[in-house]
Amino acid sequence: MKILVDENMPYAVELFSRLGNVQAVPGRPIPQDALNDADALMVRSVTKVNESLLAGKPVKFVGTATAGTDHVDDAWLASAGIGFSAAPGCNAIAVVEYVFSSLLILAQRDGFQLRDKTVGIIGVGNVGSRLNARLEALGVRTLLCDPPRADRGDAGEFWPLEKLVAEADILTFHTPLNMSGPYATHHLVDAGLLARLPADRILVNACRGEVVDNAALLDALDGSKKLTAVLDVWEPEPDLSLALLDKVAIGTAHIAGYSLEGKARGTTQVFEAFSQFIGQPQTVPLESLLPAPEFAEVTLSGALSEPKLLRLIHLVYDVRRDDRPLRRVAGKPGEFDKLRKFYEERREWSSLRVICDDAATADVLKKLGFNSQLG
Ligand SMILES: NC(=O)c1ccc[n+]([C@@H]2O[C@H](COP(=O)([O-])OP(=O)(O)OC[C@H]3O[C@@H](n4cnc5c(N)ncnc54)[C@H](O)[C@@H]3O)[C@@H](O)[C@H]2O)c1
Ligand SMILES: O=C(O)[C@H](O)[C@H](O)COP(=O)(O)O
Repeated sequence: MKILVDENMPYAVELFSRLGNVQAVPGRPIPQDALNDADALMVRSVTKVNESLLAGKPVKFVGTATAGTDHVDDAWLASAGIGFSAAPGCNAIAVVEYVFSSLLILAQRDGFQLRDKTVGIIGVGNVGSRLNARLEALGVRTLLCDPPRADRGDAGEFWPLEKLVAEADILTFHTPLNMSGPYATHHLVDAGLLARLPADRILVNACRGEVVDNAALLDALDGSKKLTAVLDVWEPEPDLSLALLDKVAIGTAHIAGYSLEGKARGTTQVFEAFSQFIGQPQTVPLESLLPAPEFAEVTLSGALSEPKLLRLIHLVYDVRRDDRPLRRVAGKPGEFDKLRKFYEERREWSSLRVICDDAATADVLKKLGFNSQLG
């Protein structure tokens, strides 16, 4: 059995070799001839998986080591009898930590406290619900918008997007890209919404570039009303608008989910799904794959202020390390994907043991996802 895996999937060669012969290939573009004798294909979001890629090929199963699935025509896969699995939630923690780093940097730059702001979360799934829990642990007021969940009658208080537009100081988007239907999200942020947005708002997009009309956002950032934008995703990728990059406060190359843990979970989730599909079910504990973190333990004295939290989280991950290189290389062919392919190892907050002398601090840090303890 031949299994094609995207070369940007850590641990994939090692794991899938347990099940067959593995070939690692680039995902954008995927070499067509490698598909001619492939039984299974493991991709990331840069590979469009559809009839034109796979018709007439022997591929029986497709796995995507990603949360988003808008690059996969799953209806066609089902009609062609091809098995499919994604990796829901694999990198949700990484995205939350990206958003926290970004917001605390802006708080420091603009002289505000996050806990004095209202954060509107649009899309309250794996990312949005974890973000909400961590913001609540910090005492930040949140407003949630998730029409599909509201319509299903899920527990919780869900609001229409317009209430968030009117009341939230920060709007952060974590929806799938839905091109049509009752819950369409394509250009959910358009010129009209940007015009209704009061001054001095922060807008974060770490879901899919097309959820925000990038031309309209550039116009808004060029206008007289103060607006701050953080963009991890662009319309289009990899050829983002250099003018827009110049105007955003933080801009990165679609790496919000790129913690080592997040990418490894993506690989193990599709590995487990595929091993099940072929009748050889196997589970892989994440700890069996991950190396020891660079910084494993710190001690923290006293109560937790936001500036102290900023310094602590930036021992693990500071989003500015990803903003600078994008500004350096944007516009040069191939460089966006190169930043993603040669991504410097990044860990999640849980990799850091924090020994605290203050019980309340230890408690909040635990709720935020650190491995904290009173010592
Ligand atoms: N930048 C990155 O690296 C990165 C990483 C992970 C995920 N993502 C993107 O972020 C998206 C969200 O990730 P997730 O893991 O939380 O996905 P998820 O599927 O767990 O959650 C998405 C939520 O959005 C809600 N939703 C759907 N349509 C909506 C609408 N019109 N308005 C408001 N809410 C709506 C859904 O009901 C669901 O609760 C993914 O689909 C993916 O495209 C990006
Ligand atoms: O949907 C996702 O999971 C993310 O957008 C994904 O991690 C992006 O990374 P890529 O798959 O493009 O490497």
